Amino acid sequence: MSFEESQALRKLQRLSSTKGVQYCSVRPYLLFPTLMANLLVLYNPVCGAGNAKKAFDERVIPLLKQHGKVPDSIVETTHVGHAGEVVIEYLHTKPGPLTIVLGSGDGTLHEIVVALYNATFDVAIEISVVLVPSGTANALYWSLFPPQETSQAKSESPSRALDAFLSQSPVFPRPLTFAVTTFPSATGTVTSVAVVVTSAALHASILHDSEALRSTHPGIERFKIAAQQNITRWYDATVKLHPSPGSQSVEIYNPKAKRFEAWETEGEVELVGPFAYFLSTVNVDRLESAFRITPLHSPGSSGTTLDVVIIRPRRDKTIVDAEDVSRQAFAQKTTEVLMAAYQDGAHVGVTYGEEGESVLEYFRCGGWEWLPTSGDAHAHLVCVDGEIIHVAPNSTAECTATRKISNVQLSVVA
Ligand SMILES: Nc1ncnc2c1ncn2[C@@H]1O[C@H](COP(=O)(O)OP(=O)(O)OP(=O)(O)O)[C@@H](O)[C@H]1O
Repeated sequence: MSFEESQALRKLQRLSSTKGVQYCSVRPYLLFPTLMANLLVLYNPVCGAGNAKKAFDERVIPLLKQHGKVPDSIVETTHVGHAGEVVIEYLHTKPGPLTIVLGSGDGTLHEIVVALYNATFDVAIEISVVLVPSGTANALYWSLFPPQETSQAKSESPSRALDAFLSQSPVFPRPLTFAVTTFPSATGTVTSVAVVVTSAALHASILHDSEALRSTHPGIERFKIAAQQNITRWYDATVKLHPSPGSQSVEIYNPKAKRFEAWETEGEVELVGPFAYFLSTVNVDRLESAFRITPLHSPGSSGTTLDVVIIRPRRDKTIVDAEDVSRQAFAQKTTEVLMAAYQDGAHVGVTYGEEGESVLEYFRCGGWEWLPTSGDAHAHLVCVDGEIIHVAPNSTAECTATRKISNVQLSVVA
């Protein structure tokens, strides 16, 4: 154990005697995985506005060195999928706890997660990620470190996760929940894994269309342009929600009582379409720094649950048919709800009329199935952390929350 590690261990022992903090002296790497682990620095030079290389060369790597953290390896990704390849190769060459200082957006982390899912490890793997937000949306980073109110509070540092990692205090990485989605088809089953968002309907269409706008609109405005292109669309599908493990019922949020309540019947809940919006998250309450789409998620929660938000136009009593005029009219409602998500998650309280029902249906569950109606091509798009996957004809997408994949526990420094 290095001097720095033994100092930190002594500090925790002092804490445990004065404040009742639990610690275990047998496997100190569980307490200090980020101190004692191998260190890999990995960044994507093309994500976001393309600034990661400069930030890493000029700030992140010098800061690590100043704090005595010498990376075993520094890798700049050179192609799609490279980040996952690097991490798997690294783990096979150097088994043991690993800390990754990752300069990217959510998409590069997603590639690492999918690579871990597809890998085989004989021993348990523990990985801690120090996020340096460099992408367009950085949903996971902003959920862990919400924007600070005052300009004084804003740090000069490239990452508050990096600050925590470099500080002298013990670091307690937060384990991530995985949303594993399977796509069965006649030719085999495709599986993908999210640590942020899995969606269909409007959000999947936005992600699908916004990719074509990346070169002309590198910032988040490309999502708004793609939203305008799809806002009047309805998606024909049926959804089944499943309770989380150990729970009898799916839960739905009651905005008047301000609490989640058990659905009226136990077991599976079936919801008929059409849908304007269908989106589920794990680990996050927002998809951009200010877009708090699942604001009831609490970052420290330890359950294996998904927060699912849904908008169904036919719940609006003023919508009597599916004609263009009705779709245009309902698009205003969808826009109102989504814009309210930028007001600190105020969309949860938007109702049909003053005393009407909530426009948003906000569920908490262990998993869901999305069954698109054949003939509706757009309803067959599913987004898994930005990756777009097509549901096969007459098939489904089935998503389940879980804490472990392939013998891997993945945590983020927060
Ligand atoms: N050298 C490279 N050249 C081209 N593409 C790359 C390279 N390295 C990584 N990529 C790809 O860049 C894509 C975008 O990265 P990422 O999703 O992390 O950033 P983003 O889309 O800007 O941010 P966010 O996901 O937070 O919106 C990834 O899907 C990854 O496959």
